[in-house]
Amino acid sequence: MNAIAETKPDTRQAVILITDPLSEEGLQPLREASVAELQIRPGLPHAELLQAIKTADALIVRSGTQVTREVIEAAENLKIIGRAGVGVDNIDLDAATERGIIVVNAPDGNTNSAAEHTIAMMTSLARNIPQAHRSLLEGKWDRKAFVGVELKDKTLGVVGLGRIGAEVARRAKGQRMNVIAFDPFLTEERAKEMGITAGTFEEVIRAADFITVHTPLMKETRHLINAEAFGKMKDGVRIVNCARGGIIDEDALYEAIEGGKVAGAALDVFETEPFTGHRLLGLPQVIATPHLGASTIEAQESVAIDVGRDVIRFLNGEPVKNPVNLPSVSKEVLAKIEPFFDLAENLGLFLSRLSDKPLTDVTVRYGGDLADFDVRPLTRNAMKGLLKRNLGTHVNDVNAKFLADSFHISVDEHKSPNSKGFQQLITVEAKMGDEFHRVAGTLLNGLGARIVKVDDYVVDVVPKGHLLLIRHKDQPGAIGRVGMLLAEENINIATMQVGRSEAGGAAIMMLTVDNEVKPEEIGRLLKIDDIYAVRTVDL
Ligand SMILES: NC(=O)c1ccc[n+]([C@@H]2O[C@H](COP(=O)([O-])OP(=O)(O)OC[C@H]3O[C@@H](n4cnc5c(N)ncnc54)[C@H](O)[C@@H]3O)[C@@H](O)[C@H]2O)c1
Ligand SMILES: O=C(O)CC[C@@H](O)C(=O)O
Repeated sequence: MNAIAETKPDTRQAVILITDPLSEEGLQPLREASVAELQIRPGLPHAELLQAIKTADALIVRSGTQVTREVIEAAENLKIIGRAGVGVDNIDLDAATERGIIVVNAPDGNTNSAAEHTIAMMTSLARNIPQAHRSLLEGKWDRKAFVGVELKDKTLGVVGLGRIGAEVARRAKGQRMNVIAFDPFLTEERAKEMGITAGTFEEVIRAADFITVHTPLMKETRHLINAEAFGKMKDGVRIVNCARGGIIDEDALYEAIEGGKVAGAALDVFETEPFTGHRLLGLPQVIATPHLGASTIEAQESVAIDVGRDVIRFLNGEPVKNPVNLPSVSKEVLAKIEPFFDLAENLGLFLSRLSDKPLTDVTVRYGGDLADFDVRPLTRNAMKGLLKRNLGTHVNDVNAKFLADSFHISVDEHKSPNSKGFQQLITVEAKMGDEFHRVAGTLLNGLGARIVKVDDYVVDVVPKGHLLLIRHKDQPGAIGRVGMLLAEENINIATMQVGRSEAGGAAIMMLTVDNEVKPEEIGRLLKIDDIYAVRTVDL
């Protein structure tokens, strides 16, 4: 999956701060790319992190660093946060998005390791392996205390059948377990294909002998497995959590084990980490590892390489592969829509210049071929252009939507096969106070971008350089007077278009000129009879 990273930092000055241990092999691409200075400072105390982040352009973390709003707000140059792993619950995504900071992760590199760890934990739990090992180390030869249960023919309930959940389900089938899973995206067809049963959350937790959770930790999944859920489970159920602490309510789990409902739990992740000295760890039915799901040589190398490459891509101004806070589109779709990115932004910027009144409603229409694709990245670019007039470089494609929402600007997207004779057409429309304006543009084969409509006037203008839009009354001499005045000011006209609603009616002139038109020159133009408005746009 791909999306475009838009902000292009000055690569000569980029600083990449790494605050969790990353595999040495994984760091290699970052070292080789030499796009930036690497500051490798794992385990940085909070106060030092707040200092170090000030000058960083990029931050790379695993799950150890808490990238809180405080950390993000202390950053002065930060443009990208890379998570070497899947879960981004240690990163304040809202704060990053608000500041226009892109967050990328490495979603695939540790799937296998996490799935293998889950199976290892489930097997160890079933056969009391850690407890038996400890007993043996204590000099005991106790074969009665550690009688376990088989996995074969037991039902495994999988909650969250994403990358890891699905791998766990496949492996459990290999153990000849029956698998029942709940995931909001799980269809009957996919379940059938995988040889498992799809159920509701309740059906899964009621049916299972073992339950393993593989959802992200979010508002909706916090304490998903709580006292009420334990109440619905089979007596003697065993619980595995190699996803995120917090999905299971630890106090409720403690009570459920103490009360005999739950026969045991295997935990790799905890509500607060590091997790030491907790009463759960004192229960003989609980086995635990210190967040080791992704801790294999292979996974660490892979996630570090993946996230490092994305950070390098970003620093080189290239599309990133795994954005978390941007809509991501497939490589194929990106190839189709990427050529329109600049056009969409320029249409937005041009439109923003057509009125000084506040922008309230925006509609971006896509006609022709473009209607077949996911065009959300284009809409973000159009919004970026529209907001740039007032927000300058503060707006980028990461925060364009957030900023639009925070200014109560509604943004709609429409698609239609009709493209008014062009192969593709983008039209950006906006309500600005009591005015309504629209600008449309296209890419002409071999000729590049064109603005083809401004309000109701058909034009043919290259969206580049210094543009001048003059609204006037259609009458003889208007064009000549404008030409004369610009000549007096030594402003050379490169191209000129005129359009009118009807003879003698409202008309526009669209000019591209070789130098910037200054406010005093605009003032002089406005003094010409029958010129109502002069707008400049520098693209
Ligand atoms: N222990 C570790 O070291 C380790 C390593 C890697 C990943 N993880 C964690 O494992 C979890 C899964 O990772 P993944 O790569 O499979 O993620 P994923 O995004 O591929 O899958 C998550 C799945 O959960 C589903 N889901 C969301 N809400 C749900 C709900 N309320 N009920 C049921 N399903 C729901 C989603 O539809 C999705 O299919 C994450 O929490 C991740 O942080 C832990
Ligand atoms: O950084 C780690 O080792 C843990 C990673 C894991 O929890 C993840 O979500 O990818």
